[in-house]
Parts: sequence; C-alpha cells; structure tokens
Amino acid sequence: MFELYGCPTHYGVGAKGLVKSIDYLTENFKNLQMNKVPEITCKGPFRANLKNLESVCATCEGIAQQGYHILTSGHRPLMIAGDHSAAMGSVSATSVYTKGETGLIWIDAHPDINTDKTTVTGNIHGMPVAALLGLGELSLTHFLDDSIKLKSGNIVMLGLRDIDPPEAEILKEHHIRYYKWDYIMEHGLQNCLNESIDYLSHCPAVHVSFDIDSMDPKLMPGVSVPVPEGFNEDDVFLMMDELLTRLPVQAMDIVEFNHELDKDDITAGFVSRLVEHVQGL
Ligand SMILES: NC(=[NH2+])NCCC[C@H](N)C(=O)O
Repeated sequence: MFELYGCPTHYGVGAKGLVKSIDYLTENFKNLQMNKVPEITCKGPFRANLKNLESVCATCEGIAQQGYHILTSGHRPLMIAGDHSAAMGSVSATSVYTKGETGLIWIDAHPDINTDKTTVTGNIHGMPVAALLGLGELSLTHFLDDSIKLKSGNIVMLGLRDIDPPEAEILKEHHIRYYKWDYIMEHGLQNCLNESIDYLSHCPAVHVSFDIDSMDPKLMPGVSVPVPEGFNEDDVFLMMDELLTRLPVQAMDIVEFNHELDKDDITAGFVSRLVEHVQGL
C-alpha cells in the first residue's frame, strides 16, 4: 500500500505558488488527504549558488525522517511535494531503508544534476540527483546518515528536454542512463520502458520520482519551470503501469505542482487522478 504524505517545499526554486499547493490539493480533493511535513525556514547568509541552503537542508531532513518512518511501518511512501529538492529527502529515506543497490527512475524535463559549482540559477531544485550521488555541497548529501545514497549505474532518467551544458558533462562522466523525450517519441515509450526495467533489474528496491514538468505544459500548465513538449496523461499512466508492476518500487514522489500557475484545476485534477491510479495498482 502507498501512504500519502506531503511537503510544500518552495525554497529550492523560490516560487511562491508552491507554498499553498499541498493545502490546495487537500482542501479540494477527497483522495488527497495526507499528513504534512512542514517546510522549515532557517536564517543563513545569501549564497547566489545555493539559495536558501539552510531551509532546504532542514526541510529535507524532515522529509527523510517521515519517508523512513513510513517505510519502517511497512508501507510505501508516496510524497507530493513542491519543488524537486524534496527528493533529496525522500530518496535518502528509500536508500537508507533499503540499503545497497537502490534504483532511481527520474521522470522529468530536467536531469537536476547541477552542483553548486555548475548551477546558473543557484536553485537547489536543480541539484538533487547530484547530491544523491554525493556530488557538490556536502550538507545536501547527509540526510539521515553520511552514506552516498545512489550509485550512478542505478539511475534511469526519462523525458529530458532541458539539459544545462555542465549537466550534460556530469551525465556523461558518470555514465548515467537517460532517455530524452524526443528519443522516446522516436523509439517508442514501451521500448524505452522495457530497456529501463531491464537496466534496473538487479536493484532490490526502486524509487520513482515524477516531476509534472516532464509533461507538455500545454496539457499541464501548473508547473514552475515549463519546457515545451513532453508526455501526455496516457504516457504517464503507461509509465506507472509498467514501472510499478515490473520493478520493486518502494517509494514514489509527485513534485512541482504549482497551483498559482494552474488553469481551471487541470493540473490539480491530474494529480488527483495520478494518485488514484498509482494506489490502485
Ligand atoms: N526540478 C526542476 N524543475 N528543475 C529545473 C532546473 C532548471 C535548471 N537546470 C537549474 O538548475 O536551475
């Protein structure tokens, strides 16, 4: 069973619309009742390359503890969060709990593998995968414990459409398996999923981290960093069906819903349907 929890992270990008997004979902959708991990505000010096570092760290530690608690009570955590920095907490919990070869499926328009040395925006939501690999700012790599949370050979990224040049180098240097969105459209989503599932078949546990900006913003407007084109709802449901039934998925995230940028509850309604779909698998 998946147990839903939420955290309204926004310090990883600074988009105000994320702050109320979890409350908005809870107030408007019956199936989105959840425990909330608060976002923690901490004071710290301004750093252009690591914005709101202290707040992001404190919040991700809270997320990691909540995810770990759900796992130890025998359930699978399903986190709905604001910006994608939250995945440093949620994936850390899965990794520490499952020990060893934890796999990660990262469904996103962005690889989010910048470090404090490569970032252009200074937004930490562009860095979680790097941090989980033990790269970059040390305080982002130590949630729950000091272990390095992921091995680069245990990651698959699906749907990339916006890779910063230094990110392309990091992906190459660490031999990270990724499928860009246009490659997927050319070779077929089912084929790419089959390959991804084979690639992670040695992993005893897998975490699926789904960013709504992996989808076409014309279809899903409620995201903070929209990139043209992307998956549609059928694609996402197919990915869930294949990944969640053929891999030992222990935990999942749904992130970056920004209700201020949503239109007529299109994105909010999708989040509700996605949760229902996932919980029904
Ligand atoms: N989770 C996201 N929406 N990430 C967007 C990251 C955009 C850009 N690559 C950055 O590092 O700032």
